[in-house]
Amino acid sequence: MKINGSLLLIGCGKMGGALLEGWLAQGVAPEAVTVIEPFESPVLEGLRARGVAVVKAVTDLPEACDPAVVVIAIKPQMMDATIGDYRLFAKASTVFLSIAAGKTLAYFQSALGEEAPIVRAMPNTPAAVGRGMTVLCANGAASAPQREACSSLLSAVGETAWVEDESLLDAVTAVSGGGPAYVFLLIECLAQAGIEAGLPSDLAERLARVTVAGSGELVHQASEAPSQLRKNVTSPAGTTLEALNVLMAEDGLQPLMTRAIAAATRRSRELGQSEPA
Ligand SMILES: NC(=O)C1=CN([C@@H]2O[C@H](COP(=O)(O)OP(=O)(O)OC[C@H]3O[C@@H](n4cnc5c(N)ncnc54)[C@H](O)[C@@H]3O)[C@@H](O)[C@H]2O)C=CC1
Ligand SMILES: O=C(O)[C@@H]1CCC=N1
Repeated sequence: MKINGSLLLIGCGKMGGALLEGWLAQGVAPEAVTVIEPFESPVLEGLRARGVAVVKAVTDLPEACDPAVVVIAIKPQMMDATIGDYRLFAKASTVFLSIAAGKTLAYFQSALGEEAPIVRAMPNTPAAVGRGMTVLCANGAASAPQREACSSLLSAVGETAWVEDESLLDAVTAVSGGGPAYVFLLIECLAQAGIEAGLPSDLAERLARVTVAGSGELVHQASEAPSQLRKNVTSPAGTTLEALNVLMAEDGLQPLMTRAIAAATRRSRELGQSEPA
């Protein structure tokens, strides 16, 4: 993919790095990307070797730096102290694309100015392999081409959806933003349960990993609903039914997941509460 103009990525950690990997894999020119990341790492070395410009701080940027898209990928807890540094890019021709949990469009407008074009997005780490899910919403200052530019960036690394109602992003953050972590925990729990059922640990871990990856691919490719795919595994009076009777009991997985998602949604709202310095 091509981007019109250049891209500045602020924060090249797990999520910013995953997006950048995805973009480079999709053909974004490394020369079009500048990264601000204070902490040195082999990942940054690799990026430099591929032609990406990497600096430690906003003050190290060349004066000519005039990005079309500024991707904000630092922790929400760092935002208050840092976001004001980027006011220098606030103008109609530059869109800010924030992936920070909880931080609202109004928050960025108060830090960057009412006229700053801002898109708030919630991606997830499978973007690194082109299988992400991102939900986006924009403020009124973001032009149609700027929304389209943000859409293209995130569509290049997975599926996208837009919402008008920004408040939905807290639940989105809980479900798809953090979702990969719950799936990885499922792998860990399945493997541990296998070990407790007598399997050698390396075999149990492989079974759990391949089973979840295969099931993910199946649900991705199949036209049936997940509930039908589940039924396809569940033979009458068979073994799976015994496990599902436990997992689908009144105190089974659903109430647990509902509580987990409610807790994450609440935390996303809390993270939105602070104000820029
Ligand atoms: N990790 C995930 O799965 C997801 C994370 N997010 C959001 O992405 C953002 C980043 O999260 P992670 O990548 O997980 O955190 P991280 O801690 O891995 O990455 C943040 C990066 O920002 C760098 N940084 C700190 N201060 C900086 C500054 N002043 N200027 C530039 N860079 C600075 C840190 O060195 C670090 O590499 C957060 O706002 C989070 O809510 C959103 C969706 C999913
Ligand atoms: O845990 C977090 O706060 C971030 C947002 C979604 C995934 N990781």
